[in-house]
Formats: sequence, C-alpha cells, structure tokens
Amino acid sequence: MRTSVLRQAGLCRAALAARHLQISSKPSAALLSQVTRAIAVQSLPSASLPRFYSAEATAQSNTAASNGLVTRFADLAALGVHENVVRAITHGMGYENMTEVQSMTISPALKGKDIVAQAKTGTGKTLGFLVPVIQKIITQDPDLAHRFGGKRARSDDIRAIIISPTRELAEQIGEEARKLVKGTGIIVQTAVGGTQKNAMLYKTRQQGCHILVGTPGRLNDLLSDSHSGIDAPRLSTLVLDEADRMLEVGFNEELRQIINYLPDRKVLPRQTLLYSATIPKDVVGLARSYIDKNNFEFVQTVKADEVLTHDRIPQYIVPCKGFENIYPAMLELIEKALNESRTNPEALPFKAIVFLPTTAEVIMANAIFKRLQWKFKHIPKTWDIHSKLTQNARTRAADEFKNARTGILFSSDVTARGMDFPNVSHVIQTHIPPNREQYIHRLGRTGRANKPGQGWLIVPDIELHAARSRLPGLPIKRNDELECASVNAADSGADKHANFQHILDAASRLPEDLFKDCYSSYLGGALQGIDRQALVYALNDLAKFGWGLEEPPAVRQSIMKHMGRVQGLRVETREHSMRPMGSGPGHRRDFNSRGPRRQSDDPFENALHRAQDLDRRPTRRQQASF
Ligand SMILES: Nc1ncnc2c1ncn2[C@@H]1O[C@H](COP(=O)(O)OP(=O)(O)OP(=O)(O)O)[C@@H](O)[C@H]1O
Repeated sequence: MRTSVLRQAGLCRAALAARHLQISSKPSAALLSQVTRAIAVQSLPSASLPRFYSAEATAQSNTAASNGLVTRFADLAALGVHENVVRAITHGMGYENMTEVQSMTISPALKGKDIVAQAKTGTGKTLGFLVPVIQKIITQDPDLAHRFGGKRARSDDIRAIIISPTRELAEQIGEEARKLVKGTGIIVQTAVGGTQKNAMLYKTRQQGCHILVGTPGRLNDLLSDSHSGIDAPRLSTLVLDEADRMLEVGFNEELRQIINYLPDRKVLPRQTLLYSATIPKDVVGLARSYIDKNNFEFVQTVKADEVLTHDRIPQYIVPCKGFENIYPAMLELIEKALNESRTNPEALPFKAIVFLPTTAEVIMANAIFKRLQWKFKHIPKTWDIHSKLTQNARTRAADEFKNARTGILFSSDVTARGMDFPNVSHVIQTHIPPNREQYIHRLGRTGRANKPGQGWLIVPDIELHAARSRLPGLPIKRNDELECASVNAADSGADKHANFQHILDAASRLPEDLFKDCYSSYLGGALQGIDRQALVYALNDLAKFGWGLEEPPAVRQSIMKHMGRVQGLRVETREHSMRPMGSGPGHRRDFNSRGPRRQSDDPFENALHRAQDLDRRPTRRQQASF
C-alpha cells in the first residue's frame, strides 16, 4: 500500500507548477484582490496560461529545481533542511516523495513566507507545516540540530506555537512532530484541555519546550497565567491548523487573546502558517490580520472548478422514511460492507466512523451497537468519542480505534477534522450535516494518503430538501438499495424486517434518561433548517417505532418555550423530573418490571452501566438529580 501512495505522490510532480499560485508580493495590493487574482489564474484554460503555469513546461524543464520547488524529501537538504530532519522523514517515517501540498508549501515557507494553504483532506498538510517550523528553530539555534546539543531547554523560551481546534488533533500533531525531531534536540509539548494542567506544567518546566501544540482554551490559560512559567518571547512561528475553523466566531476571540500574549509582530516578526482543506472566501478575509500581506503565498492544490472531495471516494445519500429507519438501515449497510470485505480480497477490512449530530445520539448509537455486537458476533467492536467523555476516555478510544484493524467509531464532530485514523473504509454520516465544510472534513476521515474509501449519508426524508441546498456541487449519488430505509414502520412494516426488531430489542435495555437526552438534544437545535412541527412528529415516531416507548419522553419547560407553537410535545412536570429512572407509569414497555438500575444478570448491561459511570462526567442536570 505504501508503494502505491508513494507512486501517486510521485505522479503529482508534473502537475505541480501548473497548480502553483505564485502570488507576487505587491506591497500595495490588498490581500483579497491577490487571492481573487490567484483563483482567476487557476481557472484559466491551460492554453492561455503563461509558460510558468503549464504542467507540460514544468515537466520538460524539470521544474522542481528551477522553480525552487522540490518534490522529494531527500532534496530538502539542498534547501537547507538539516539532515537529521530529512532522515527522520525518509528513514523514520519511510516517505520518499512529497505530496503536492508539501511540495508547494515547504519551499516558500522555508524562505520565510507566510502561507495560507488549502489542500484536500489526508494529503499531508501536517508535515507541510512541521518541516519549516522545525527547520526555522534549527536555523536560529544550530546546536538544536543534534540530540544532546545546545543549552538546556526552557519552558519560557518557546519558538513555535501550533494551534488546533480539538484536543485529539493537537495530540496527533504533537506525536507527528516528535517523530520529526527525534534526531534533534528540539522538545515538543502538548497542552490540551481536559488534562491535568499541573502535570503538564511540571513536565514542561522539567524538560523545556521549543514547540508547543495545543487547543485555544488551554493555551490561553497557560499564556495568561503569569505563574505558569510558559512564555514565548522569541516566538518565530505561529501555525493555525484547520485555519478556517480557528478563525470562526468563538475560536477567533480566544485566538486574539492568545496573540495578545505573544510578542508584537512589528517588534519581533514571526512567520504565520494557515492550513486547511476548506478555506471559504470570507475566511481568507479574516486571515488578513494574521499574515504578512507583503510576504505571503496562497497555495491551493484544488482548482477553482474542482470539488474538494477525492474522486476515488464514492459518496452516496440514502433517503430514509423516518428517523426510526436510520439505525436499521445503518445495520444493513454495515452487514453488507462486512460481507463485501469478507468476500472481496480487494476490499479494505471494514472500519467505519459514524458521525451523529448530538452527543446523546452518539452515546445511544454506541450503546445499541454494543448490544448488537454482544448478540451477533460478526458485528465488530465499537467505540464512542464525544465531549462528555473524560479526556482519558477520549484519548483511549481514539488510540484503540487508530490501532484497530476493524471496528466502528461513533463520534460527534470532535473527530471530524484532521484526525488520521488509518485505513477507515467507510464514513457514515447520519442526518443533515451542519454545513458543507463539515461534510467534507468528516468524509475526509476515509480515503487518506491515496487509500480507497466510501462515504454514506443517511438522511430522513424531512431533511432531504435542506441537505440538497446545503451540499451543492458534491458528487453525491442517491442510493435506494438499503431495504430498511424505505420501510414504513408506522404501517407495521417494522415487523417485516428483522433489523427493526434487533434495534428495538437493543433499545429496550437502555436507561430512560438516554431517550430523554437524545429526544431533547434534537429539539435543542441540532438540526438547523428543519420545520419544527415536522421534527416533533418525526421524533415522536422515532420514540414509538425506533425506541419502543409508549409515549414520547417529556421535555423541559425551556425547550417547550424554545419550540414555540408546536403540537405533540409533552412537558416535564415535577413528578417526571423527580421520578427515579424506570419507575414511572407507561414510559417504557418493560420498564416497571425491570425497576431502577439493579444489577442485571446480563453481563453486557452491567459492563455498559459501569463504563458509563466511569467514563462520563455527569451533566449538570444529572448532578442536580442526585
Ligand atoms: N509524502 C507522503 N507520502 C505518503 N504518506 C504521507 C506523506 N505525507 C503524509 N503522509 C501520511 O498521510 C496521512 C495524512 O496526512 P495528514 O494527517 O497530514 O493530512 P491532512 O492533509 O492534514 O488531512 P486533514 O485535512 O484531514 O487534516 C498521514 O497518515 C501521513 O502520515
């Protein structure tokens, strides 16, 4: 597999110069107009391109050298990259050829240019920014090129800060950076929320830090704390991975605060590198204040008329009759894919990430499929990742899934961007994605580094219209081959398909609070752009035909207010909210007989309850009820 990756990485050479946006630095030109020009150059037909942009000319004149672009990692030495770093890539990681984005960004970044780079998911952007970051540190401090060279590292002399939107991604970047600096004296530390700040501080003060990778909240916390001992008075590089996300409202605020703690760029110039698979136009505008407008390069390896997803990844949308059809259809899809991977030697082992719109739904899906796995041995191991897990549990799940040959990870959007789980064969998204970018990033968890993969989007009919307008211009094909998608559960159709029964059976063993949380989470605005009344009716059908409840879960007054004038909601009375789990009349078909959480003779159920109790921090509401 590695050979094919490398072969394909090699193939990009000829195309490099054609795609390379060599934006000239005109001090007077505004950033946006430069970008517009760059995009315009990209969209020109090849006949009208000047020789410089022509792929043919590039191939003929062996442009790699003449344009200052290199395409093999070994050739980085000629651009001044230290042999210890080159060796870490070619020997340690085993990479010979650069991907397109690496080739197009590493050279200009080594020359000190700021970079805004957009390249498809899984094309090696991480290495693209790490190489110049590391080399810059070595250039400033040549002793650091060697393992035990240089002075003792300090925690208040950080040279590069890399900011990522999620904890897992920050950890992943930190790991990749550590592989690269293995033969050098450079120290990498990670700072993410949900971990013990004091332990991180102790380690960082002991070992020192040259490159700090972190999430905005924790970085802000460390830099604003004058007693932390963490500082970056000689910072040379700032990197924003998933730059468009980092510049969104919310993160942007935190980013500005972090930047306030860094040296003033006018006094101490620093290099800024912004990378993402999606960089909408308005984000380029926002990027303006972070980069040096007179010395930057906007690199896009995606042509203006090209879709941002990989051609080799087929994408399907499965319209479903109702919400209750989603799990049965997903089970059908999983079983078909498992069968395919057993019978087709070309197919990857089945390894899927399932994205769900709310945390409660992630917990429920994992609980249901764990139950199915216990019952039917052919269903592979499952994990879940979402923000209510402790960071230890999140890291454990991510690591286990990374190393797994086969399995299913149920996830909220915490793993949608940047996460590099090897050999994911399927990305399954349920319900309408929040926006087009998020769809693309989620899909990008498969088909990485030139591997194959498939994308599936399972959407109830009431969301189809919104999905269509939210996902324009993507090669998504309608797929009507999953029988369970079109079953009319209300018309006793569910009795005719075993998958509905399997799901109902698994759901009947779940704690009542989970249904309540899941139901309420959808009403809380998880699905934007859906008619509220249609949503309530769809959820009530889900409660009845998908979860086996006799009546829909009651919701809080605040949700009633938020929903306004809709029919079909039940409001939570004091009695409902005070009632111990499973003791109310008519809530669960079989609840009264089971009583509140008693020890079950079902080993799975006990394990599930234990796992939840250990791993999940109680929500504020759960805490209040104790
Ligand atoms: N030159 C290369 N040759 C082969 N594999 C590579 C090369 N560079 C990186 N890779 C591998 O490709 C995978 C994807 O890389 P990476 O995670 O950096 O992608 P990305 O472009 O940042 O993706 P995303 O947009 O999802 O963040 C990783 O497993 C990485 O180790």
